[in-house]
Amino acid sequence: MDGLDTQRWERLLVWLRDKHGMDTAALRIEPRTVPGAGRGLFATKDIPPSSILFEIPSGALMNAATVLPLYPQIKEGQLSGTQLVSLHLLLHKPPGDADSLDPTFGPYITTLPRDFSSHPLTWLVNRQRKKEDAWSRYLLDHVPPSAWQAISKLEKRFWKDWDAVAGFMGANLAVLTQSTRPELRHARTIEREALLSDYLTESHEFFAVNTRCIFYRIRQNRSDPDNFTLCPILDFANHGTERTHIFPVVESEIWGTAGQRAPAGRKKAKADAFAFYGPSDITVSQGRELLLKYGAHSNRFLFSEYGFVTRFRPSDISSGSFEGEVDVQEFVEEMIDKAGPIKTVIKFTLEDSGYWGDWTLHSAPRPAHPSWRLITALRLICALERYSTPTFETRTAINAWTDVTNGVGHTISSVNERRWRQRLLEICEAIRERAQSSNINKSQGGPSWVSWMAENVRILWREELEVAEAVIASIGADSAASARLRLLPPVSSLPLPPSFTLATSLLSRWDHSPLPGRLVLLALAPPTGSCFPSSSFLIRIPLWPLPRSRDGSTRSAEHQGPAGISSDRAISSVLPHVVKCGVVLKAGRAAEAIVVIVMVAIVFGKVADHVDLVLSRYKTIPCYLALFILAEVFEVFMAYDALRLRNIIQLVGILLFHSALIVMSALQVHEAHSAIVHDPSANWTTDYVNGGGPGTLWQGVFPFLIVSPVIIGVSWLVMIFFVRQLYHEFGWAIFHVVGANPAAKTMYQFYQVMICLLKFDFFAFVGVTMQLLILVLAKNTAEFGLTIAAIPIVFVLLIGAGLAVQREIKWLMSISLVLMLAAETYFYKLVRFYEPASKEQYQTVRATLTTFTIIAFLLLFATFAIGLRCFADFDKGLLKSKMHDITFKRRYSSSTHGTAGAKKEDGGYGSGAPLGQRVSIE
Ligand SMILES: C[S@@+](CC[C@H](N)C(=O)[O-])C[C@H]1O[C@@H](n2cnc3c(N)ncnc32)[C@H](O)[C@@H]1O
Repeated sequence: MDGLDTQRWERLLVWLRDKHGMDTAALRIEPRTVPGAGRGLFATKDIPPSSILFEIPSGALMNAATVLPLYPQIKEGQLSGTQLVSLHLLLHKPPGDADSLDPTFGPYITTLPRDFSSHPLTWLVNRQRKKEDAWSRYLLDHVPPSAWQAISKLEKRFWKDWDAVAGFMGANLAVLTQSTRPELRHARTIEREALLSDYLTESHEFFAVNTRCIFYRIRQNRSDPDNFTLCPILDFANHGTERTHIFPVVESEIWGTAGQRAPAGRKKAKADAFAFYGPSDITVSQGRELLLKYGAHSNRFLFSEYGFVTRFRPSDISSGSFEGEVDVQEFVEEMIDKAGPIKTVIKFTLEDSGYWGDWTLHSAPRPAHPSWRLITALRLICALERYSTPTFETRTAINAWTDVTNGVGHTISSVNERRWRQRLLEICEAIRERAQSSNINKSQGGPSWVSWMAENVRILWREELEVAEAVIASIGADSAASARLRLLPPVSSLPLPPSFTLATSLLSRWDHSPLPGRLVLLALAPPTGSCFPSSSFLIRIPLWPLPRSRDGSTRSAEHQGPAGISSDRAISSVLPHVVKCGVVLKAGRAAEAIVVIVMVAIVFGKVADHVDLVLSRYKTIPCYLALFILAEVFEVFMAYDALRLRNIIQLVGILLFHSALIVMSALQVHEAHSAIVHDPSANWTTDYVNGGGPGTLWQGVFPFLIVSPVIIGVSWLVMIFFVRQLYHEFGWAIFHVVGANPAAKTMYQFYQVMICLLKFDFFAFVGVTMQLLILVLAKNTAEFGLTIAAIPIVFVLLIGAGLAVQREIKWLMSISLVLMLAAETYFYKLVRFYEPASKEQYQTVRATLTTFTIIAFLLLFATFAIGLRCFADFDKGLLKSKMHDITFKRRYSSSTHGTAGAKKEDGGYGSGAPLGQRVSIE
């Protein structure tokens, strides 16, 4: 039994029974040797569900509460719980393989393991003492740096406790008289190094405490570090990843394991005993090991704290059944170091906000993802690294970052989002490369634990490799793509004329952009010195999804752990779909617009070739062209805008608008027919221009006229599908802005409807005006000039209404509402379409113009009505939420313009503002 024979186990039971009154007769467990894990607890008989496993009387527990009374000279708080228990173990350590003579805990101390030389902490401590052996040197030199860091942290704790214990003993030699070890009891002085070697090599007090203690509430404050105990019998239980067989009752909590109430009808024998029950759902069959899940710990943690790792198969990573984790602290710190003088600001900001350290990658829950803390740190680094000194701009960048960490915003900018993903990819690739080149040799000779430990170290490396690969895969960029990316020259290095500083600044952002974007840019970029077409800057095909998630706002430091993970997971699992929908919607919308405009232009061209379009009967054709160009461009803008704002109401508005387009384009077939065909029976030989028969102009344009409603109709169905996909996700944008209050949500939705209607009003107004200009107004009249001038005026008025409703400016809102009502009278013009005096003028366009005018009238009226409702909602607490994007835009507008220069890193802030409803999805 590895240092524990049957007699010692029996003596432990006798001690528990006779000295502490424990009922040991009913015990159905015993310790047995487990290859590679020392001893473990096993069932000696079948244990039915919900059985009491054992109850350890509180006097038999070894903790600050039971040890302190043994040392009257130690004042409460003078030594920590770990130090007290370590001191006691040191004073009563059994010599060699003998039993401990401690009258209080002797039989228990005797059962503790004696050899901790396989523990990684021993290797490091011995290295410090210049006493390491070849095997531990080899192993220590081969552990992954992240594990090394974890061991170093533990080492600091070790030295701190050791210094306290040794210091106390040196200053209170009288305490030695309490020792059951003759060499200590009679010592007149203590020789620190000898004591240390004793402390380390034989009984490892610190290790015994560290690897065997469990959470046990002895202090008022739950997080008091003294809330732990050593617990006989329980401490034979090994760690199990899958399930726990041992449950403490709730009043005595245990770290990382779910406590439970005593099963019904079962009472603890002693009120103050630390009781443990078996599982409630299964019988633990005889001979089976009872495992205890120490906590949801990473292998790195298990390795550094307990000296073992959980083994796994590669398929466990891909299936998500193994929760691989990699700490990337050193990579992130290296990045910060490379950031130059601004690194101090980055470090301070992260520390100050509680986001320093604990940056990890996770393979589960799937898909593999970075931790929220890591994303947060990378966002800040990417936002600041281009600045050389702290300036106003760095302050605004930090504010934007803080907004994201506080959940006010989702992202800093789309540029920043791409960048941190790129950085993440670089980190993952570096981890992969490093893990691939690790070469730990399994057979080192030496004691039996060496090859077992070498295998543990190898598993740590494999975990790094596979988690990094899983994250690379979930980022969606395979190694080949990123390798190609690196082969491309940095865009900012392209030869550009010096005068193009702004262009250079814009281009420099592409250095971090994904491959397709850079390829597009490179393809568009002329080799030397000439000007870029400005449109080339607008073409972006992002590869990586932007962060959008229904709980992506779970963002503060204290939300790490399970909540943080689920948040991260949501980011990586929900986003790609949303982004795909957004990209397809935008791309599809743009493609449809191009096709429809081309169709209409063909009709226009064909008709214009044969008739004089100035004639009023043909004016429907230029009207049709102008209207559809306007409508398509407007709708594309609205679609991009809705996706950027994550405004589902605007998307639904677009669907309605699109259905109106179907009607308009269908009406156009009829209107074009009445404009062109005057002799339906004539064919091309008799009347090519006015005929309706075979070969005529009408037959030539008819297919093109038909294509438009068909394409618009089909694209409408496709849009409905994608808008539905986005509906649920975008609902969360409102949630992020106004919170969970349903009343606030309704008010905010009315506000969104209002803003959306104002945009449609503008289109309707321009549409009607344009048709009137083409149809009836002579260019040289004053009315023509006034009608044109009305367009910017109405634009300003509508913006004024938007500002009024957003900023809750009452006087402006009142004026806007009055003007809206007054503007309704403008639609008296409808009468003119039908008046005998003027109806001739409108004949060929009457149907579309009437439809258009009525819709515009209704839209404006709806805007007025919703405006009243929004007005009623003023001063009800929504202002802050509505103002988010305004404040943000204002805050960042300075970085979108102004002097060119690479320092304006996130000049894209303006276009991808991070706040709830202002996030780009491109
Ligand atoms: C609380 S003790 C468990 C009993 C211990 N095995 C013994 O022999 O006394 C914790 C220690 O057991 C070992 N251990 C626990 N679970 C293990 C596992 N799943 N694989 C390998 N070793 C394990 C580690 O050495 C750890 O530090």
